[in-house]
Amino acid sequence: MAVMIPATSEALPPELLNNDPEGYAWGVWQDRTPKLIAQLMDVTPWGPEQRHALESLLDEIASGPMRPLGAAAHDHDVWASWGTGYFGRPWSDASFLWSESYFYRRVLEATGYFAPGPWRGVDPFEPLKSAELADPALEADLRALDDLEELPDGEKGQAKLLAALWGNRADLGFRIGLAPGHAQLETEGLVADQSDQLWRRLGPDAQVAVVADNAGRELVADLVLIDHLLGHGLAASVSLHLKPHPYYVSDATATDYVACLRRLGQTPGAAARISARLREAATAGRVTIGVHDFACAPWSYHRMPGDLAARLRTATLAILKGDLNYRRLVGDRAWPATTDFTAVTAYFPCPVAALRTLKSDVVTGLDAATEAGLDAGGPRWRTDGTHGLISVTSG
Ligand SMILES: O=P(O)(O)OC[C@H]1O[C@](O)(CO)[C@@H](O)[C@@H]1O
Repeated sequence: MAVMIPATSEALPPELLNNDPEGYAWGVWQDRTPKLIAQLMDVTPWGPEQRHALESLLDEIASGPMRPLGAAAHDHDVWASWGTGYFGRPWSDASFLWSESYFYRRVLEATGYFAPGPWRGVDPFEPLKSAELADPALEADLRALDDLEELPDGEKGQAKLLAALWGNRADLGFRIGLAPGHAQLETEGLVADQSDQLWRRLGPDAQVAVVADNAGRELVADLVLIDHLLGHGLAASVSLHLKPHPYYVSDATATDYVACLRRLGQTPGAAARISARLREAATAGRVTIGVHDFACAPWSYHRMPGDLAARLRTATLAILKGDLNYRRLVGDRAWPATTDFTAVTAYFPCPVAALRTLKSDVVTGLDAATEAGLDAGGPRWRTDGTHGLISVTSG
């Protein structure tokens, strides 16, 4: 049974659409999407068929009506029903949340990810993800984990939590190496910080769900945090929710999880020990990974299917990583920034903690003075990745 959008939905603020030249979505389609397609064509030697399909997708977004998936697609019928009301109309008329998900499904159609043939199962984003794991700067960050071991437990946990948060900032690496006493520096740029409530919800019996976002540096930082929770009496078990297939460029799949564990294991010292402990925890069933098709669906979590809701209901706390998970959690709507976070996420099957770098228009849970202070510097704080938040269900 699906968790439906509340009956009061007509009272909700409007959904964010693509067609507002002042809105963030506009720039994503005008600027970022063509650059991403160019990058994808650059990093993999696709044949003429795949290149043509990628170029046609760009043309369709710019000027054509949105077309459904080809009839042979395994999920054609699912998308045909999800796309009722969208197909046949311009991309610019669609909701931002819906159309971005569909865009990533269409990229996989263009490159033949699900189709019989040589490109089946080839992740078009893999070269971008691997480059991040091979970045020499990551080696320095991983070696700095040794220094982190010197911190008192509380400070160490906070530093790892902030590293997992800032790991979501795509353009700047996460800063996991902090000298003793400097963990607080990383709170600069936080528009809301309820990390004390997050720690209060954890303990030796806690069943924690981590709903992952990006692979690479972000997932490495998430794994470091998961190891900390398991090793410091803050969680009995952790279920890590990953994407079933490539999505939103760098979203983490099970393949990426394995690559991140391997990368951690390649740096001697604390990083390699973390990798070994996580492998043991996986063997013992204390770390489990899960994928659900809904993780790549074009909807907010209000439409979460019953089996996923049942799985999350057993969690003491779900830690939702990143901007897209945040949009799906609160709903991609023009919420007043002072909207109460606990109220707006009350429908979720378990208490939640959102760890997110701000990269799109939507935000909730701010106090009026914070919002006014941020707005005084212009609107870019919402989207330029310089700010972050840790918002937690109160109570
Ligand atoms: O990786 P994250 O934090 O989910 O961010 C993805 C964000 O990037 C965009 O795809 C484009 O900026 C946003 O629409 C989206 O919310």
